[in-house]
Parts: sequence; structure tokens; C-alpha cells
Amino acid sequence: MSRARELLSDPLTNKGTAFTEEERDRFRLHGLLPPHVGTLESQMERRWRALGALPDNFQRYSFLRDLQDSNEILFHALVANNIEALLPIVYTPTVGEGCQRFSEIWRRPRGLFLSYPNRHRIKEMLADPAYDRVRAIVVSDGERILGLGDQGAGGMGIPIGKLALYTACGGFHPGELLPILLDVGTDNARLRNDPLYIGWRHERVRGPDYDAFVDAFVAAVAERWPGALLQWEDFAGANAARLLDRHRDQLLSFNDDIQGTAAVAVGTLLSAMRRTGRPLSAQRILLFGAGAAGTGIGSLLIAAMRAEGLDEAAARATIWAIDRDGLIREGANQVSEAARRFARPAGEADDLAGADLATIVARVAPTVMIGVSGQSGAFTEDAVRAMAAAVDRPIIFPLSNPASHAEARPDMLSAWTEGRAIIGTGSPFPPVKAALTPVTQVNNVYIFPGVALGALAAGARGVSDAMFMASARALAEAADGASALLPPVTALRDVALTVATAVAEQAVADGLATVATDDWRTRIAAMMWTPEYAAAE
Ligand SMILES: O=C([O-])CC(=O)C(=O)O
Ligand SMILES: [Mg+2]
Repeated sequence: MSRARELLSDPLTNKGTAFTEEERDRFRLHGLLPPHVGTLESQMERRWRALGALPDNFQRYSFLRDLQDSNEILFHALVANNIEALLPIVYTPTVGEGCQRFSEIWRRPRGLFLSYPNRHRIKEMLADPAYDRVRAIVVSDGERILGLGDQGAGGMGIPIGKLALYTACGGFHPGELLPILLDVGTDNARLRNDPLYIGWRHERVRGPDYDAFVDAFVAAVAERWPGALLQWEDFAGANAARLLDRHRDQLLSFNDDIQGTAAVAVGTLLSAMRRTGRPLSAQRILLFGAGAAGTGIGSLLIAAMRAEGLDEAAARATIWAIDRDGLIREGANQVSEAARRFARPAGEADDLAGADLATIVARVAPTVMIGVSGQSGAFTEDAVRAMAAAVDRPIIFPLSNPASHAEARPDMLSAWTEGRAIIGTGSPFPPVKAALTPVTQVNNVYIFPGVALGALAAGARGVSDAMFMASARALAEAADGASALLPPVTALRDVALTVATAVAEQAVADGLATVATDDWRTRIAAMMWTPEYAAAE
């Protein structure tokens, strides 16, 4: 291929009409481009208008994915300059539909699809020199995409969306980032029967074969990119915690749904505590959902309360967890190892066996209720009214994504509590006028770009729980002065820098850093890339 065609077809080098006259001379681009010489600004204006003319957010998502695959710098400049409008499109909630309809809008490959039938070729598939610069990977197996369940290979939309935010918020150059989808089949029969489905048409591989596949993948990543960071994303319940435990000492890695969600939830609660002047340990916390996210939040809450001086038992006593078959009680429920930690002592709540949420709320009188169940509408009017009858400013976080799976809608929560509720949601919702405190978007986007940036800047050998605790505290501090409990999404880049600084400092304190400096903030700020065209070479 001629250099001209290479420049135009690689999304990392293509500038479209913004190639200068000199570049057009030098690389023989004349004729392949119209005579007009544009700028990044004029290109953004053109794309912005085109986006505005589209009928809905899914069409905008599809348009932006095409742009990303043809001119990545322009894509990132557009996102960075319009983060408030475009975050809900390239990311939650529209990215959910992007995954469900991934095969329908498939155009060009992005990232790596490692499919089970190709398991003997993993090393070969990672070897492409285009990936030499990779520093961070987001990987999913597509089994638990947001609250939308098994999306098979379509789950690739999530690693792509998360990594777009590594650039928008964390200042990573897109050439350093690699989305990966482990295609081990899908148990979603609708996909397997769809003639357009782009994934491997097979039921999910499970058990030892699955583990061997993931083991081979992790080993290959550790060998190909020593020191790189791997973010586990949207694995189903049991695998999420298991894979993290199994591999977290083998490579720099964290699970965003467990640890990122926990850190943003705890950070937002700490922000609420800073305002009310009451400690976490004075709360009664109801966790609705005891899967990966719920147990992650519970564990970080206990760590935060222990830092406030409580012992383990006293910290646990502030938490009530509800799973599929009700309030988790010692010896009473079939729950995971991680969830058992939150069981209420035997005999304490026998009368709540089989009780619905409203009954449990009336009895426990929680001050905080957090939903991570994926069950839309689970926070019923009765339950919310019971909560509001017992506490002045109930803190209610329906965190499940996308918006269609949230445990309650903020406008309803506000109505049922006469505007007194302090509300946080996982997905963005329209503002609620009657709410005394503006609704906060409590999404792990406030955490993961900064954690990745800080861990890599410090050359960390691992991501410790203390580093996540540090990220939560830094986030709470960054929220001082904001009207909602967290800074606005327009401040996400600054938030990532603040979080990264705290994470790197904690890596040093934990003895995990291999890099030293006395000014992490300056050092990290200097690493952050802004989308701009570079001279063609
Ligand atoms: O992607 C998001 O918006 C948050 C998240 O990790 C999830 O819901 O799985
Ligand atoms: Mg996720």
C-alpha cells in the first residue's frame, strides 16, 4: 500500500482534510483529499452538526464508533470538548444498546477478539507490532454486560467504551490502549440464532476449560506487555471475584465492577459524610444486591470504618445485605463466600426470613440504601416511604446500569421523600427539580481512569485495596464545593489527575511503586495527552 493510503486508512494517523499542504506534497495525498485544508476545530464543528441531525442516541453512538475507526484524534477531540453531551453516548447508558446491537452495526475491527477455537494462537494474536506501545487493556468475556446480561462478542462495546474514557479522562494516548474480548461462546440463544451475529456460535465454555483459556491469556499478556495494566470488566458474578483473586499477583490488574464501583460508592458516601459531619460508622447501610459489586462495596465500607476506628465486628454490624432470597442471615441463605461476610447473626432477624424490602426497611431503618442488583423498580414506593419516615435525609443510590435497570428513577425517589432524599444513580438521568441536593451520577468513571493512570505512573507491582481506598478518599475531597455529591462530569479529567496522584502516593506507601518522585501531581499531569494532530511521518 502507498504511504498515502496507509496514512488515510490508519485511524491513528488519518487527519482527513486536516493534512497540511506540505504533508499532501510529501506523502502524495493530493487528489485523495479534496482541496480544502481543514483544522481540528472545523472538523469538530462539521461532526457536531452531523450528530445533531441524527434521530437518536443509538444512531449517534454508531456514528461516533465509525468516526473512532476512521479518525481517532478527531473522535477524542470531539468527546473531550463535549464530554457532558457525549459521555452518555460513547458510554453508559447508550453503550449498552451498542453491545446488544453490536453485530448489526459492525463495520471495522477494533481491538482483539480472542475466541476459544483460536486458543492455541493467543501469543500469535498478541504479537502484532501495532500493539508494541500498549500499556493498558480492558478485557471482558461479555457475560454480564451492565445489567443486560450475556451479550457474547457484542460485549466488546464495553472495553471500547471504557478505554475511550481512559483517553478522555485519564489522558492516555489511544495507541497505548487495547480492548480485548474473550469469546468463549454465549448462552444468549437469540444471539446464537442471529445470522448476523459476529461471535462464536457456541454455548459458553465453562469450568476447567474456561479457566485454562483465561490462564493462557493472562500468561500471554504478562509476557507480551510486562508492567501493563489489565482491567477486568463485566464478567459474571462468580468469575469476577475468582479471576481477580487468581490473577492479581500475576499482573497489574483490578476489577472495575468490584473495586471501581466500590470506590465510587464509598467515595460518594464519604462526600455525603463530609457534608453532614457524621461518620460512616454512624450509618445503617442496606446493600440491595450481594454480587460482585455489592460485596465489593461492603468490603470497602468495612475498610473505611476500620480506618475510623471501628473493629471488624462493629463495622459489619452497620451493614445489612439482601440477595436473591432475601436478607442474608447466618446459616439461612445459599450465598457466595464473599457475601457470607455480611450475614446477620443467627437469631437476630429470623422474623425477616422471606420478608420483602419494605418490611426489612421498616425494621432496620437504614440511613443509606444502595442498589446493585440489576433489578429495575426494586426500590418500591413502600420501601422508600418507610425509609423516609425514619430518617431525615435518606441516602439512596440505585446504581444498576443502564438506566432501564436502575432500582428506581430519581424523580420517583424524590417524590416519595418530599425532595429530602440524597440520590445517586449509576447512569445519568435528567435533573430532578424538587430534590434538595442535586442527583449525583455515581459511576465508576470517577475512579477507573485515575486508578489506571496512578498505578502505571508509579510503575506499581500491584493494585492494593489501600490504593482503592485512597482513590475513594481523594474523590470525596475533590467533591468539596460541588453542588452534587461528586464533581460534574466536565471535571472528570481533573478528577482523574487527583485520583491518580492519591493512588500513586498510596502505591509508594504500600511499597508497590518502582518509580519515585516528590511531586506526583506534576509528574502525572505531564504524562496526560490531549487530542491534537501530530505531524505525519
Ligand atoms: O459501565 C458502567 O457504567 C458501570 C459499570 O462498570 C457497570 O455497570 O458494569
Ligand atoms: Mg462494568
